[in-house]
Amino acid sequence: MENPHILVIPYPAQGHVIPLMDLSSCLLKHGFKITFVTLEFNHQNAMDILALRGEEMGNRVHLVSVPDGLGSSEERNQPGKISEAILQTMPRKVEELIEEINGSERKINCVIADQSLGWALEIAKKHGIKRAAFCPAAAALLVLGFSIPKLIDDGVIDQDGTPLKREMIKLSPNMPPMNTMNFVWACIGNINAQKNIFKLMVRNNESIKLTDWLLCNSTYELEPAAFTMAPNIKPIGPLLAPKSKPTDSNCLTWLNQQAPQSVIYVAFGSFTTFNTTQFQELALGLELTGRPFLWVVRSDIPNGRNSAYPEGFQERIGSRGQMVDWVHQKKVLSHPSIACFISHCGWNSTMEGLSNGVPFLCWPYFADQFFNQSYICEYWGVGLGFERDGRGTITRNEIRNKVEQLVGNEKYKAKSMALKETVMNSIAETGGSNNNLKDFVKWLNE
Ligand SMILES: O=c1ccn([C@@H]2O[C@H](COP(=O)(O)OP(=O)(O)O[C@H]3O[C@H](CO)[C@@H](O)[C@H](O)[C@H]3O)[C@@H](O)[C@H]2O)c(=O)[nH]1
Repeated sequence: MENPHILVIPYPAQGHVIPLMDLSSCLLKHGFKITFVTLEFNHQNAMDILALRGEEMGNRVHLVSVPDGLGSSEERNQPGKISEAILQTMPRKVEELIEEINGSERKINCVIADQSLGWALEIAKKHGIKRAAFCPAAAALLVLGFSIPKLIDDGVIDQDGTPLKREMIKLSPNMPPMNTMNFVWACIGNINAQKNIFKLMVRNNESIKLTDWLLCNSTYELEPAAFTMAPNIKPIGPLLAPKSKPTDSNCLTWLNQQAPQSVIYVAFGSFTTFNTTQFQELALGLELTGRPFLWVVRSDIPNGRNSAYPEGFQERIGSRGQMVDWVHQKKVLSHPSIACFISHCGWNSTMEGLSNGVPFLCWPYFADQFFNQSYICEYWGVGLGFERDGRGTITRNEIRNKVEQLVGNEKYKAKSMALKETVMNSIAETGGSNNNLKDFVKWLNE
């Protein structure tokens, strides 16, 4: 029998594409054929991510893009348009793709879809294809979604997900508390967006029931309470990038020149934007630390790069600080010169920091990032959070002080290294995540 053909459907955003690309890489090793779906607007981005994972993988993953139905890039840039396309155009196009592939010789044996794309699981079921869902966030986030009916019954939220009061609640006695105002759907700052996300989460709770597997890029030991509450979630993380040929880049050359555990790495994932005051305070805070730093300043998202660096900043820091558009983050975090990670606490960044034993300084913005901060600071004890001043700004002094507190206290590094050992053991031959992956592969081959 030919090796099974798997159709992988990520939510079209970097923090979702990357971990599914890394799962695809694991599956390639078992001989599966992979077709990986993107939306036209992020096809190039997916190609770049694939290229970073080395030639061998690049040649073996078949990337296909489906049209998003939007006329121009202007239309694409209007807020909410892409989300609309994901719900309105993508399902039809993906179904056509499945029909087209299934009309050929290499029929699809399994669909692996991002768990937020419940419709993809519904289409797979309709076509009699077996299916698995993948969650690129913490298991606790799924558990929060599963708890929605109870939260409504208990009067914590209303039917639209709006918290009825600001309070700290625990989904289970052994999980860190969650602030109701920071529920993933409730901290978007826009009531319509909140209602839509909430509705989608309720719908996805139903579509998840159509899957045989609900995989999560996490590790049992990181979230025992969440996995105990929902034993159907199977951790297979941390998903690592495949080993590719060492690439030389200016930033790696620069890192090689820095002392061990000296560099502050600063990155805020895909969506974070800054106002001018905050951007400048961050720059001045990094300057004040007196330490080398590598700062990812995105130029491709609105306000990601604010050209207004403080006056004379670049001249004063010289080569001590590197501002770059993009780095291969997994590689950077594994570099021995890294001392700590100033992060927005996206789940991928969290898993990548943990699997490299790097302590965190947490700067969450929205969605699950506040809860991930609670895991990092209160539950695992591998980081510190920043306090905001009366105007909501994280000041340069706060940045300098927290860097010193974190880097100056060996406890954080020691805990990070211990946790690294735990998570890496879970993907070793007899580890829990590896066992789940082996069972999953067996099921794919059935
Ligand atoms: O210069 C960079 C910056 C980022 N990355 C990678 O990009 C990914 C970023 O993922 P993540 O840290 O999860 O951030 P977002 O892309 O912002 O993630 C979105 O999706 C995550 C998973 O659902 C959520 O946890 C976040 O809150 C949400 O913002 C990681 O793999 C990084 O390694 C790079 O490779 N180079």
